[in-house]
Amino acid sequence: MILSLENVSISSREKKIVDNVSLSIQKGEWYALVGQSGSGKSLLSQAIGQMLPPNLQVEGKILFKDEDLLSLSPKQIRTFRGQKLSYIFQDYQGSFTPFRTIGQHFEEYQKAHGIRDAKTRKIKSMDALESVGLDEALYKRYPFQLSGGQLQRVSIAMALLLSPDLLIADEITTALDSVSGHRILELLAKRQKETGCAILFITHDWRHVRRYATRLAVMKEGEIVESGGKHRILDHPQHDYTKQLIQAAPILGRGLPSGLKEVDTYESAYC
Ligand SMILES: Nc1ncnc2c1ncn2[C@@H]1O[C@H](COP(=O)(O)OP(=O)(O)OP(=O)(O)O)[C@@H](O)[C@H]1O
Repeated sequence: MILSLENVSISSREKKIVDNVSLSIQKGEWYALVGQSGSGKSLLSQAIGQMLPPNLQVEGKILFKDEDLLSLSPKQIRTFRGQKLSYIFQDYQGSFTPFRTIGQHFEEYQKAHGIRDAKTRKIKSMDALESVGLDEALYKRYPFQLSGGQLQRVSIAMALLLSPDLLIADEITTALDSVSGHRILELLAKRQKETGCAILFITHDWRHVRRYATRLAVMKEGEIVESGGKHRILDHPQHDYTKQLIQAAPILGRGLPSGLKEVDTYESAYC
């Protein structure tokens, strides 16, 4: 087990937003979190890395292997993020500082994680760019000189740079056109195969669940209403809300409309 959430609740002063959520993610699996807008998916994922907005409180246990992440100091969790768990967000523009080159982003990220040798940092950066199919010429470019798809590739490269065990991907294709989005997910699946990291994948898109996920949880109004293996849930949903969501996904069917087949990431993650 990589990550285990036990009775996690998130509250503002006014109300409970996430209510008593428990789930666990195994080594190397692709775990999808789906549910309507505002159901608490992003906040739950932010709570894992202590990234919640300051007006929100979290209760419960978030165990990474045996370590309770909620008990780590701000310094400890900063080290943890990047090395053991990392994030990729929908808003790739906001993940980059506009006046710093891609290379400077790689440099700072590695310096912040204690990689002192400049030559090592440069080699790691170049390898990382190559691993996501980007030319090393991009190292000297500024974020605005890259397309959205290229920036998300850089985000993936950076997120996997220090070989984390868990990657949290929060609607990472939402801001991309469908072709770029598809390429990004194929790349992520390939990198997952190569690195063996687990992925917590937040999405609205059931096609992506069918193609990539091994297991999933369905959230509604801050609670998990159903969770389990992908095939069980897609083919035999138990909860009315899950049934509604699946029925509302117009082109889900039993396969992908484009003829794409699902990817067995769970098995491949152990290769
Ligand atoms: N800082 C905050 N203070 C109070 N409420 C908040 C705060 N941030 C988010 N919320 C509320 O918490 C609820 C859950 O938000 P969250 O972003 O986790 O939903 P989500 O399921 O990820 O939605 P989406 O799919 O649209 O991204 C929403 O009603 C949101 O308005």
